[in-house]
Amino acid sequence: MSLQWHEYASKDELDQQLAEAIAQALATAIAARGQASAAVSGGRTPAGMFNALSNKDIDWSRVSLTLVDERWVPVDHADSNERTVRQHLLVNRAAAATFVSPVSSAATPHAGQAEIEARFAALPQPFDVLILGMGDDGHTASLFPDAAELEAACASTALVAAVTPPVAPHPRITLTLPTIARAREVIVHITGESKKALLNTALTEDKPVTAQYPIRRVLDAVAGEKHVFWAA
Ligand SMILES: O=C(O)[C@H](O)[C@@H](O)[C@H](O)[C@H](O)COP(=O)(O)O
Repeated sequence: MSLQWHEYASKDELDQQLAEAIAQALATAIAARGQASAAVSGGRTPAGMFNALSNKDIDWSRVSLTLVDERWVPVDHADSNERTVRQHLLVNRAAAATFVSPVSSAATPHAGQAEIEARFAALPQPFDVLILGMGDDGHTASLFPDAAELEAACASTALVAAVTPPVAPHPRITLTLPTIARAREVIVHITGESKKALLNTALTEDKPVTAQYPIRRVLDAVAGEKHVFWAA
């Protein structure tokens, strides 16, 4: 399927419209299969959208949520993506959803990978909707360029992989590229002119796969619906 772009005049309108699109995808899944699963992005971009999504009137008791990636830090750490989800999404109506944490008490994500894999294996798969951010280096989830584990995480048959970003802080756990690509609907949520320009560059570059930005490798592998939701 081709990539569908949705552009908005403001971040607030983007947050409202993306929250509505996600709520509709979850409601459609519940109507079709009696349950829904979503994996949401970390980072700073999604907080406003999470707030809007948390108030959507769907049957959250039938929704399983998790993160596409996580920094391997305590869930009360300022850099924890789970902390952001618990503060902004698992509130209001969405408090009734089931959240599956992508971290454990293991010392490293490499040591914790098997436990997280087992947790995620119990989630309804494929994800009905999956939200991706993108970094200024073209990473998405925690599929970082030049990470030692990148190629393994792009080819793995496992659901999750441990990744040590070369520059970004904290070791990470991330959904593998094939797991992301299997989602029924993948939505890239980005803001700002520089990320729009980078994404366009990534999508038009003519390079060998292993030299491409991870966001391009992921989007090329997505078999289902794929969207970009953007505002300046
Ligand atoms: O844990 C993370 O950092 C994210 O999952 C990562 O992939 C994020 O989506 C991008 O780095 C964009 O982050 P911002 O939204 O903060 O720009």
